[in-house]
Amino acid sequence: MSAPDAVKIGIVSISDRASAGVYADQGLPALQDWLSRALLNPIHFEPRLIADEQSTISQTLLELVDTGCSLVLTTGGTGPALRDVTPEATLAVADKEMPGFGEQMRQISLKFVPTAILSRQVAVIRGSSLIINLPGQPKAIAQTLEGLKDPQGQQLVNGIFAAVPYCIDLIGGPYLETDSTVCQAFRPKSAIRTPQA
Ligand SMILES: Nc1ncnc2c1ncn2[C@@H]1O[C@H](COP(=O)(O)OP(=O)(O)OP(=O)(O)O)[C@@H](O)[C@H]1O
Ligand SMILES: Nc1nc2c(c(=O)[nH]1)N[C@H]1C(S)=C(S)[C@@H](COP(=O)(O)O)O[C@H]1N2
Repeated sequence: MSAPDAVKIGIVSISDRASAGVYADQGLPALQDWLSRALLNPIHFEPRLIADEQSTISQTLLELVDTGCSLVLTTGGTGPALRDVTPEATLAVADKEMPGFGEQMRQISLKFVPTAILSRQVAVIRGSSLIINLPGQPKAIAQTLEGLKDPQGQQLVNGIFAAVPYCIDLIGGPYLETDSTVCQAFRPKSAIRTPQA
């Protein structure tokens, strides 16, 4: 079997208070922990902790795309508060919008909290990078990426990450492989790479 492709992933925590040191940031550790458990590929993380400033967020996303991140996950700043501008900053750097990710995240999150409808999270493609907004609550990161399982581990609602590897195939990125006990990635049969001797 050939070794899995290496992948560069940008992780961006967007929080006025965590970036100012008012509380310890839990967004970057939660993103890094979940991705390290879910992916079999060697990952190079590009972490950023920034305030809720639209221009800073857009600039950070552009820098991460330019540096070769195939995937960029943000957390925070998706709600209705005046300072919440992550979706606007993300749409400002988009080549294409991918509405299915936001729709599915709100569906998943509604199984956990009724206020899920307050999250305006979006996902976009820029060049060969997929950028996805996640809500700011640290526990929402695993919930939206992984979905909801019953106590036996049976998937009740698909998390959004199941669709991420194939999306990255389609934009010319590395072939992502997942640990199916954390996240069962879905690809059409014709897109599944046959193991090489
Ligand atoms: N990066 C983070 N690290 C730890 N906890 C966070 C983080 N971001 C959000 N939270 C927690 O989730 C709650 C809701 O997140 P939200 O993004 O709405 O924060 P906020 O009120 O906009 O403030 P801030 O931008 O200063 O984090 C916060 O009150 C906080 O308890
Ligand atoms: N899975 C999940 N989604 C969630 C939440 C949560 O606790 N868990 N919080 C909601 C709330 S209260 C808000 S205001 C919005 C936006 O949060 P953000 O501004 O931190 O991104 O996400 C929503 N989505």
